[in-house]
Amino acid sequence: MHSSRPTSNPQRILVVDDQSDVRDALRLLLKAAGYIPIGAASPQEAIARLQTESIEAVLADMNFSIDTTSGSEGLELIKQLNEHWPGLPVIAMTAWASIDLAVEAMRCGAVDFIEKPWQNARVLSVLKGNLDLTRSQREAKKMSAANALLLSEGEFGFIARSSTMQRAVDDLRRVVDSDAAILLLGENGTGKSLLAQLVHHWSARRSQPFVKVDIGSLAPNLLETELFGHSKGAYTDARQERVGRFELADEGTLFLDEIANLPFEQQPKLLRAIEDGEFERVGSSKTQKVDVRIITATNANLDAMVSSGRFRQDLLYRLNTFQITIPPLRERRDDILPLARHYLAGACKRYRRTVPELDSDAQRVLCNYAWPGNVRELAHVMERAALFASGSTLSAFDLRLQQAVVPEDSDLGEVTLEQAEKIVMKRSLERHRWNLQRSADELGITRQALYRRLGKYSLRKDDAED
Ligand SMILES: Nc1ncnc2c1ncn2[C@@H]1O[C@H](COP(=O)(O)OP(=O)(O)OP(=O)(O)O)[C@@H](O)[C@H]1O
Repeated sequence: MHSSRPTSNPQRILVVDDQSDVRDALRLLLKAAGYIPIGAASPQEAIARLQTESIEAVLADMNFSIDTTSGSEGLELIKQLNEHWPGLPVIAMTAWASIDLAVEAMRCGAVDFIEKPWQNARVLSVLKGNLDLTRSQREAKKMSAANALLLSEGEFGFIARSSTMQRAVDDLRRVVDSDAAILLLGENGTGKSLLAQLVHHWSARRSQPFVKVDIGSLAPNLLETELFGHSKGAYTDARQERVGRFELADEGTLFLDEIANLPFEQQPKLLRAIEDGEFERVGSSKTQKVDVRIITATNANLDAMVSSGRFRQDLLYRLNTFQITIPPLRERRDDILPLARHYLAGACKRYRRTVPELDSDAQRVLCNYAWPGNVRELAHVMERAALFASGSTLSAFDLRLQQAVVPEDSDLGEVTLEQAEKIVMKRSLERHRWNLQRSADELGITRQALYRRLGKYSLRKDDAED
């Protein structure tokens, strides 16, 4: 049927709407963005299409008869799609101001909603975000089937080989079903957000929404609206009601990242929302009630912030019912190579390259590096290395790691000046493939001075090819 599909496999998107002008407009938009749009004028036609064709996502209107506005036909369609095609992302299209319907659509299993008239950029970003998520979930599932080594490994591409990380995961698994608030501490890039997602996925709330708010990236004046929503007319430019993240997360999990950035004045409102599940939208006196599980994360020292009066103690007590520190990568070196191979394989797949083996030098460099940016940095390094690598092995040089290697069993803080000099020299020599002149130039010393230090530190090139 689809014999001449291009190799890049454009994704097929079903647009379900009874209005042909809506279908046409979305068809043009999707086509221009590289998708294959497929139209269906009714829920029945949508189902018939799904039974005979492979479809990657659905954009579904909520009303199909001219005289109805309840959205019940759309909700019924979403339920059916969820039941018969689980994992297929369905995005609901609702009229402006029908917030309740949007929330209801998400409860019935829609992954997101788009308000009509829509903004093209939003349609495309919601669609892409959900297609990416579905793909990574599908891949994670495949991986976990292939890798029955560890219970948690593979879900969302999550890797935990080290005993430290295994313990952290075991502890988290023990509290997932308690609904207790969880505070994830740890340096940037250690995997706090990924773990928050996993906790939700492991919990009984998994079929309900997982909603993330990055407190650190929001301007303080937008934060309240983002969390709690606003009523129509709350601000001069608030022409429509807006549902907040708390409401969207109802019955699911709300993940508040970078919680230490929550301004002090806004902390009481969050405290009440967490304690009683109650709040008001900005500009409204009507109290909303929700049931959400709260997970928060930060790399800051909240205890110190409480002591210095920047974070409320009562709020901290509400957030840290269960508190866990995710160790930095340099303290769980057994995770480094499995993670490196995982990210290398992923990048090679994307760039359509065969996955190279890490040679022994590359493995040593990876294991000894301090990883200040943790897993995020490792993922970037492997992505870049996938581009530089040629052939069936990946060398230390291909990694292009700029920072000094930390000697084994040594913290950066314990490195002496002499050790540091040796490390910097070694890195420079590796970077320049033992071209002494280039290294000397980079280090700002003469070639003779470099020679002298090679002797002093017993540095030599393992495999001669000068
Ligand atoms: N154990 C792991 N297995 C696989 N991938 C991981 C693991 N931990 C982290 N990652 C990946 O590393 C990147 C950074 O992780 P994440 O965003 O969860 O860190 P974070 O601690 O929330 O960072 P930040 O504090 O900067 O928000 C993500 O792409 C995530 O998928």
